[in-house]
Amino acid sequence: MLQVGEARARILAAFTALPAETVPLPDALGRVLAEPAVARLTQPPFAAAAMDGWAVRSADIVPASADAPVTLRRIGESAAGHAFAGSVGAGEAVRIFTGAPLPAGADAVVMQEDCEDAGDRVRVGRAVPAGRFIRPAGLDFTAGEELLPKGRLLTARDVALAAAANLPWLRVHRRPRVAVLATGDEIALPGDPLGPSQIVSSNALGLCALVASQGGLAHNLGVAKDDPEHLAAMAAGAAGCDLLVTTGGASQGEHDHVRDVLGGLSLDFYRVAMKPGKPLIFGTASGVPLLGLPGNPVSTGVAALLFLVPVLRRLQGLPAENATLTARLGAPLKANDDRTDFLRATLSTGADGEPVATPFPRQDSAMMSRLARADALIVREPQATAAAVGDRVTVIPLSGGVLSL
Ligand SMILES: Nc1nc2c(c(=O)[nH]1)N[C@H]1C(S)=C(S)[C@@H](COP(=O)(O)OP(=O)(O)OC[C@H]3O[C@@H](n4cnc5c(N)ncnc54)[C@H](O)[C@@H]3O)O[C@H]1N2
Ligand code: MOO
Repeated sequence: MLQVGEARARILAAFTALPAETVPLPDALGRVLAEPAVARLTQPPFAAAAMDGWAVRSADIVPASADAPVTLRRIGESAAGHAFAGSVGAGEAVRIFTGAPLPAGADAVVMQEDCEDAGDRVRVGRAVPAGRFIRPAGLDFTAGEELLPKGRLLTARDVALAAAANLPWLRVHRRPRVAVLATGDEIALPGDPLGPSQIVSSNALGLCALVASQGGLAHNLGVAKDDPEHLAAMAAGAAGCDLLVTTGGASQGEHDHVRDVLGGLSLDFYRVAMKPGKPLIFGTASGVPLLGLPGNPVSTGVAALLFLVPVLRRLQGLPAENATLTARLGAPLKANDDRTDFLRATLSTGADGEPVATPFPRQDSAMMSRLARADALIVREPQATAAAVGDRVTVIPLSGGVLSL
């Protein structure tokens, strides 16, 4: 059986980042830059006031204080969007508002709280150095500057920055298209009238949600019967997708057909030394990479987190690795067997401030309620010896609702 790391390496080797496409800025949230975002203007484009007040020549007001204000002559006004066209000479001041261009000749702004407006004069009650309350041109960025690097997962702040840089569109990696196919005679769609031995296909909807949460586009192909021809016909719906993910039918039973039937399947492997999730298929079916996940709901969820999420990340030009952290054990664990174990656990904060991971006492791979309640997976290496409360363990956090199976 393949070890988890080897399986992941073999899967990831089959994928590279998808080509770039151009998207309008409002659609760029959550997408990954395929090319750096380069400013198309300088920001601020001109020296601008950072306060409402008076634009002055700092040399004119050196002796100014609250008790002995210096009087200057008002020669005009500069408001945001309405610059003052003239120049400030000795003994002159211009009324100015936040964001407005600093008039020529002025080198500082005095806050209006320190000044007294006297009609065509202003009494300045504070001395300020040159540059006070002025944002110089290009303080934020300059035209041609790289603002966001290739590979950046775009946040709302990034969208705002790109807009400020006058970039109405961005070049991002195309979203991965993932076909999801459930299998099994017992599987019905949510909302279907259920027969006596039927199960609702929770896995497929969870996988579609997971794909969406990771920036992909999911195509739910429905449910294939435990019949090779039917399965192959349904799987043909994955043509043109970047990946076909199946759930169920991955094991050794007489009704488990995913491995045998997908037309032109080239099989890379079908078992991985992990629990849950041992029956795991990877190969190519009719030219489309196929990831065959086990049917047990927790197994499908855990395997999706470990193998599908990294693929989706790589296809979008992101680092593929799952994030991990170290926590202290909140309950003892027995020695592990020869498969890597991924135990569903809650996370809390210990008295010393360190995270504490407490595994659920029962770890059945059909218990979706525990997976939904879990905050993390504790990773136990093959042959790990028994562990006591307080021992340090590696965990994969399930943050951000990433795994909502
Ligand atoms: N003799 C062996 N038996 C099994 C082995 C093995 O190595 N030797 N592996 C076990 C393990 S581990 C797992 S996990 C399961 C997975 O098997 P399959 O991938 O073939 O899954 P199915 O048999 O089709 O279904 C298992 C279980 O999951 C339910 N299921 C299936 N699809 C869905 C769905 N879309 N939504 C919700 N639930 C689903 C299904 O009803 C079954 O209860 O095999 C063990 N057996
Ligand atoms: O993936 Mo199977 O449960 O290891 O339960």
